[in-house]
Amino acid sequence: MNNFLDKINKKTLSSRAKSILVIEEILNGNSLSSLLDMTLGTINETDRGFFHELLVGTLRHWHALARISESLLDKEVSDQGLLVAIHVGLYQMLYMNTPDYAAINDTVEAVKQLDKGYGASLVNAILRKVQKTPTKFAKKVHKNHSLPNWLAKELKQDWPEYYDELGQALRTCAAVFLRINERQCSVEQYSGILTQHQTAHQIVKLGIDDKQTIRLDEQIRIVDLPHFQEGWLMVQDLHAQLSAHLLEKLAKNQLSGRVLDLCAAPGGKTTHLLEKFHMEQLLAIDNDEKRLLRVQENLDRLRLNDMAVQTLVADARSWQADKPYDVIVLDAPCTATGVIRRHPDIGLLRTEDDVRQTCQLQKQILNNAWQQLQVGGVLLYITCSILKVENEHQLLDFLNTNTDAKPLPFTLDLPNQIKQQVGYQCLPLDTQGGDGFYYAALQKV
Ligand SMILES: C[S@@+](CC[C@H](N)C(=O)[O-])C[C@H]1O[C@@H](n2cnc3c(N)ncnc32)[C@H](O)[C@@H]1O
Repeated sequence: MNNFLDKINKKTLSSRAKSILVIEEILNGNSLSSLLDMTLGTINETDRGFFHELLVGTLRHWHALARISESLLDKEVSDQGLLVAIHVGLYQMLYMNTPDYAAINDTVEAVKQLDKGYGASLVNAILRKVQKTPTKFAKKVHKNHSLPNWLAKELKQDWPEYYDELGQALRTCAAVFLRINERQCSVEQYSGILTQHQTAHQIVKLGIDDKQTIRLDEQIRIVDLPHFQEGWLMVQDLHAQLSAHLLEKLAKNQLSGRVLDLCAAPGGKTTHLLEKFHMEQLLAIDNDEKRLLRVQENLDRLRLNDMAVQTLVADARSWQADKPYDVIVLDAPCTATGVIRRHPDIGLLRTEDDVRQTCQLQKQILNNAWQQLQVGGVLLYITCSILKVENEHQLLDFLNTNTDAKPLPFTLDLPNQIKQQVGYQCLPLDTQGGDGFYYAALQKV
């Protein structure tokens, strides 16, 4: 990482060269969000828009671009940076309408800036092949999905009727939703304030009863939104906002008691619970100390720190409560395949092996969480995955081996909220709609 920091801070590097560096680092296993934090400040304000689109777009269409580069290369490219440069060049030519001379010459120049001059002629040759018949290649990249093969296979198996739609939807960007802090104002009131500020937005349905949220219809810095610093709102996906509303329906009587929020960081669901309910105690656990600090930051900004809330660094696979809890929210670690639109690096980072390991981790956490639940208590299981092994299959398996668990039925009613044998799967099909999430509620009998 030190090496990356030295390079990214070089003033002489163009934004194309920096995009290449960042994607190389993602291929080495680092996340886009942490790399963006380190990189954006090193780029001129005037170039930031271009840099961001080039970077995120290349990631979003990575696998479609890879199919083109594979068909044009005589042999595998051993230098990862050169392959990334080819994809960055192709993205400009096939998606960004950058004039070919700029896309080709400036990408080749970026390769030289990165001390990879030995690969400049290869990058140049591949990009020039595409320049000869651009329409043919543009058609090719747009036609198919841009998913890794293992994920395409899983989705075809799990969602045959939605497979094509999912393939297209997962390469678009997702809308931004605001959860309004009910302790400060209502959705309607905040919508009125946004209208006064001439910020384009819509009030949209959450799919549960008459609950609503706000979707922003223009790009705006979140910190510039009215009353952001005073904690009137939080950015949270439409489907992520379902958790507290579901609990209100399914565990109304238990919510005044002791509530455990497992895998809580950065606190999106913790803070929503605190905004809505007066609980005897809320304990938010996560095993990542740094991420848990963000829970504290959110509690502070949303003015929720005076409530009966505690945070704890602990491993949810083995942590034991002194006394059982009345409600448990388990937002399990998952492959995050439901949020690829927001985190396109997931398509490059995840492997088939990760799915197996994640399922195992979820199983261990769910089994241990169940031991901490009071008889009569309710556990809400959540993931932001769209793979059935982490969701419906995981729950069916749990119900088979735990006869004291009873699924609690509920209804969600948006078209992309799909009833399962246990719980609901929300699919990220609608460009104006929420991400991929799974919800299931169990009661201990
Ligand atoms: C989906 S995120 C949680 C999002 C959070 N609930 C929210 O709404 O903002 C999953 C979390 O699980 C945590 N995690 C992963 N393995 C864990 C474990 N063994 N014990 C506790 N937390 C774990 C991760 O650090 C991560 O913060």
